[in-house]
Amino acid sequence: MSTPLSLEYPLVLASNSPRRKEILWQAGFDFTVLPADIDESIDASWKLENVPGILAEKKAEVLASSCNNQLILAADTIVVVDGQILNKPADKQEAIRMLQMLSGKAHEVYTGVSLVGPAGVNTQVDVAKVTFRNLLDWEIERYVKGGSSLDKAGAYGVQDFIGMVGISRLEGSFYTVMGLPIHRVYDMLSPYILDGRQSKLAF
Ligand SMILES: Cc1cn([C@H]2C[C@H](O)[C@@H](COP(=O)(O)OP(=O)(O)OP(=O)(O)O)O2)c(=O)[nH]c1=O
Repeated sequence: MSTPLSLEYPLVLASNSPRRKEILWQAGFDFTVLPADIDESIDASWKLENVPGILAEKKAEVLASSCNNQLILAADTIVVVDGQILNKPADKQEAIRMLQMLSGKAHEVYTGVSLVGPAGVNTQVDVAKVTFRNLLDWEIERYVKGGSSLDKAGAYGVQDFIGMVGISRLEGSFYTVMGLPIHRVYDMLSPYILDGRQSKLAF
């Protein structure tokens, strides 16, 4: 990566997810990682599309109390099929069941992002619609056997084998599905970006 973007305050990514780290880094941000462990249980009164925003904000707030004058960024992803939330599978059997549910139809992926900084709290949710073609049993088994479905909402990674060969249509941002809607994150961070404030387009 070339020189990272300059920010007015240090940026902290409140996440355990290697994918979120990779996306934020590739977009040009320099940051430290400080995972926030919160109770991720969902209250039945919450509207489904609000869930990832509420959880992302909880993750950011939990760190913000001990990080003054810093920018705390957190995210949360849910997969929704036929009105039902699919979280991370508990084991390989559940991963197979989830992929069978997703096979041959469309579902939504909602990723919430929350930024807590000196200017206040900004929380947004981005949605993408993903369509899987009919997945063959051996393809599902091969993918799940490999082990990379277990730490992912809905038991798949858009960036993995099953996403690469099985997704026939994607409406929305690839990065929203992967766990961080970077176009939204960039927009949320832009008031704090120092680069370009005196832009002269001099090359
Ligand atoms: C649908 C999908 C999810 N995922 C991942 C993104 C998230 O890491 C994970 C959803 O779980 P989350 O609870 O959103 O995140 P996390 O527990 O992994 O990390 P943290 O809370 O510390 O930020 O699934 C993919 O990598 N690719 C995909 O296509």
